[in-house]
Amino acid sequence: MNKLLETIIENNREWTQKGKVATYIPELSKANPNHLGIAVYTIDNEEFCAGDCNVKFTIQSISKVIALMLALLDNGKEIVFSKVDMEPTADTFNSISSLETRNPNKPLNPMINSGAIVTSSLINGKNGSEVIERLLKFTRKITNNPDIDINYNVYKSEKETGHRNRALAYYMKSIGIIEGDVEEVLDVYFKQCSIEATCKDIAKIGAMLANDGILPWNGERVIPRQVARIVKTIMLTCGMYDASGEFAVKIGVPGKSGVGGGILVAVPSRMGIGVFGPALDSKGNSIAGWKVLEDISKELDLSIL
Ligand SMILES: NC(=O)CC[C@H](N)C(=O)O
Repeated sequence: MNKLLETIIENNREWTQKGKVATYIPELSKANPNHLGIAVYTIDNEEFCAGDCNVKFTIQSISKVIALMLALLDNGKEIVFSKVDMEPTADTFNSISSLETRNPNKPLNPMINSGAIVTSSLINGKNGSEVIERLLKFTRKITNNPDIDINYNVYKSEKETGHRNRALAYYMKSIGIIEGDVEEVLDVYFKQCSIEATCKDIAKIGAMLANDGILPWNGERVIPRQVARIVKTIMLTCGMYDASGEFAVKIGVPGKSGVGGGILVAVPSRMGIGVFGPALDSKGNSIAGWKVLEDISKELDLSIL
């Protein structure tokens, strides 16, 4: 398997030249666009990797999966989906437009910025620091990595320039979707996006989801099967923003991308995959990471559809 992964990485390296690293969060523009890595973690506890699989990156929107799990655990699905819908979108990940015009008047899904700010606001904790501590603790558990932490330079950069996210959050406060202190909710959101991880960490999160909520390395159940099922379904239909349909056709598994260049994949009953390549396509998905996933999906017949 390592050999296969190495071949796939080498075959797709040229794609890194065709994308651009995110610059709208200034700190992300420092990423090396040539990086490309993959890690696979099977539900039988085997780990494989190739390329730049030990390079840390900020998980960005991949954190939306983690926030959704905690929001569901803390509130149940009725409350969560009363505040954020479960429908795919053809708009960009940070779109404002449908928030006001759509009926029902709530974000389309938890995988775009507006929806994720809502799920972050639903995580229990007496203040923002307690919420982010819970998010970090949970992330360390599902990656089996006690060193997972926030990249504070990226966090500061996001906080200073996150005007669009601020606009989304204040609008949602005005219509009663967000309760509590908006700045505190945003602070949690900026921090969760700035959590750093490697492909290997991401692959383990995928493996836990692939394994219906049980950590493959110690048999511990961290989320109920039903929560894992909801999260994978939302990833499949909404995880790549306005490219989710194409991802389902070409790769055919639940996935979630982030503008840091990571993509988290859960192949039900088989494996988790983490890929990383910070050069992005026009929709904010890792351009070479996507190609790597297309190849591995074909090679290992991963599509669930
Ligand atoms: N697509 C993403 O990864 C977006 C996350 C990023 N922190 C933002 O809010 O814009």
